[in-house]
Amino acid sequence: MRFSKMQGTGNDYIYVNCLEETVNEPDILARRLSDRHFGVGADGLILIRPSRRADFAMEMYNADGSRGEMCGNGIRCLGKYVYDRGLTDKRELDIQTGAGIRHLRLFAGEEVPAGGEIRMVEVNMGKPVLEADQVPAISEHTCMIREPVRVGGVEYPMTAISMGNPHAVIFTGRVRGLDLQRLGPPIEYHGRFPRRVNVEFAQVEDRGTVRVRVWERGSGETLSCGTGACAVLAAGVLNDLTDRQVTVKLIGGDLLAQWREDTGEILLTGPAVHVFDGEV
Ligand SMILES: N[C@@H](CCC[C@H](N)C(=O)O)C(=O)O
Repeated sequence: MRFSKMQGTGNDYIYVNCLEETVNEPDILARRLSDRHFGVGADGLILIRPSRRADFAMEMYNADGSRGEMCGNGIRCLGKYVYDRGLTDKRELDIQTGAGIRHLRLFAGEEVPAGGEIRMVEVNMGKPVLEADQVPAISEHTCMIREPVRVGGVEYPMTAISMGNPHAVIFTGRVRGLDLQRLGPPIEYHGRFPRRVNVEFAQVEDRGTVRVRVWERGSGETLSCGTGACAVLAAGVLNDLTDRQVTVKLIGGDLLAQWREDTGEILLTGPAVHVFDGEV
């Protein structure tokens, strides 16, 4: 089976073109191939499938084999994959995901010459969902905004947001030095989040810049998370800590997130990089 490894700000996935390849047990394959010691090594597996409703469909699996409804970095790299390999000549694409159809715009920094390679991709991530029962998160209020949640004897103020997948954003003084291996699992599996949760620790540098570390549901600490960057922006605005456009500084690089006032949708822009191709 042929595969490609791609990354967006260090959030790396193994891509299989299911227009040509057949994958029967994607959850088992995701676990095997994502393993950084015994496999290829990645944050998860992304299958590119045909779609009747959009240009292509994205099916994404975390490193533990669980399904992610949406993946902001993964979908941006998928856009680069299908364009660079000539599966489409469109620079604006609709992609079907577990969270609905998402629209991509592909750039090369400057105009893409014929045969040129895509370097940056913008994705319209849709509207953030704030209602706690839809995240889902268990709260006495309609929305969970800066609500204290007790984890291991400590109360963390959490803002719960869905970007198609669930996120808990925690604003904190400093993200450097946080022990995510210890802090991440009990929040991911906390009873207040019935479908588990992705966790973002966010340090506001100014109203347009936030430094973030991410513990991803099903993959552990990752160098970046696109849906997480959007959840941080929405939480920053709701808590009046940021403006509606922020540079999200992650370990693996910077993402630009903008929350449009007119449509209520969030646009996410960042690099998309091909790492290597392989056969397994
Ligand atoms: N890294 C992704 C999110 C991947 C899915 C997530 N771990 C989940 O289970 O919801 C991104 O860039 O958004």
